[in-house]
Parts: sequence; structure tokens; C-alpha cells
Amino acid sequence: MKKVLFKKLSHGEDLPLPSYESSHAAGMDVRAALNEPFELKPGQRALIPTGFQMALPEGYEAQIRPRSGLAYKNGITMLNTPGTIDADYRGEVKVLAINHGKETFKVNHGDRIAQMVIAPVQQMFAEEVQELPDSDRGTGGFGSTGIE
Ligand SMILES: O=c1ccn([C@H]2C[C@H](O)[C@@H](COP(=O)(O)OP(=O)(O)OP(=O)(O)O)O2)c(=O)[nH]1
Ligand SMILES: [Mg+2]
Repeated sequence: MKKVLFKKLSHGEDLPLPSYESSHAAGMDVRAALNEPFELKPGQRALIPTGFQMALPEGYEAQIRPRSGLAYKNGITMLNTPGTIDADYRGEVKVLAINHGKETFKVNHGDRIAQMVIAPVQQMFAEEVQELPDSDRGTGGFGSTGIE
């Protein structure tokens, strides 16, 4: 198994590290690290601190994704989903949450506000050409194959 390094910050010192909540979970749940609770009003967005910095192995990214329960019950999602954590990022990981629900949503210290999926990425060289190779699909897109 690959290893990802976490460094806790003072406001997240008492929180557990992000963790998989079931044996084959795809995402590690990530908690809000707050000095005091705050409220996210309908339509409002906020950058929620997690209280940790991390170092991914080269060739990996971490995606900050919504939790479906919070999305379904409270309309809470990530505005930039999936948020991208680069392998060379050493700042505090933050969650860009938005409240699409009708009620104000309270976030408390330690709440599992998002999940983080670590995935391989491949950087590529960009080469400019005059003609692209043919394909079956060609230029058809945006519903060109129908819905049935
Ligand atoms: O949900 C997110 C998204 C990003 N980041 C951090 C880690 C990431 O490596 C960095 C930059 O993210 P991104 O490339 O998406 O933002 P940008 O607007 O392109 O900023 P930059 O110019 O710093 O790359 O911000 C987070 O903490 N949470
Ligand atoms: Mg960027």
C-alpha cells in the first residue's frame, strides 16, 4: 500500500487524521477544524479548514468530494467538486462548501464535511498537430447518441 503523509495544524491537533470509514471505502472522510462553529446560510459558500497539510506521492492527486448524505439531507456540496489537491501542495487542505439547501447549515469542529479520494494522475506532453486521427465518434457529442 502507498503512503500519504499528514501534518496536523494546531487547530486540528485534537482531530483524527482523515480515515476510511469502511474497509473498502474509496474516500477518506475529512473533518472541519474550527475554533468555533459557523453557519452556512442558503446559497452561501465558505472555505472550511481541515487542520492538516499533506504530501501525496508523486503521480497522485487527492479529490475533495461531497458526502452524499450531506448533499441529500442538507444540500451541502463542494462548489469546485472534485477539488484538486496537487501532489506538490503543502498548504492547509480546505474544503470549498456551498449550501444549496433551503435551511441554514451549522458546521461544528470535527464534523465530517467531505471525503477525499486519492487517485493516480498522468502528466503528458502537449504536441500541436494540423490534423487529428480519425475516430468512430468524430465530432458528435452533447447527446448525439440519444437517450434510449
Ligand atoms: O478544494 C480544494 C482545491 C484546492 N486546494 C488547494 C490544493 C491545490 O493543490 C491548490 C490549488 O488548487 P487549484 O489548482 O484547483 O486552484 P487554482 O485556482 O488553479 O490555484 P493555483 O493557481 O494555486 O493552482 O489549492 C484545496 O485545499 N482544496
Ligand atoms: Mg491550479
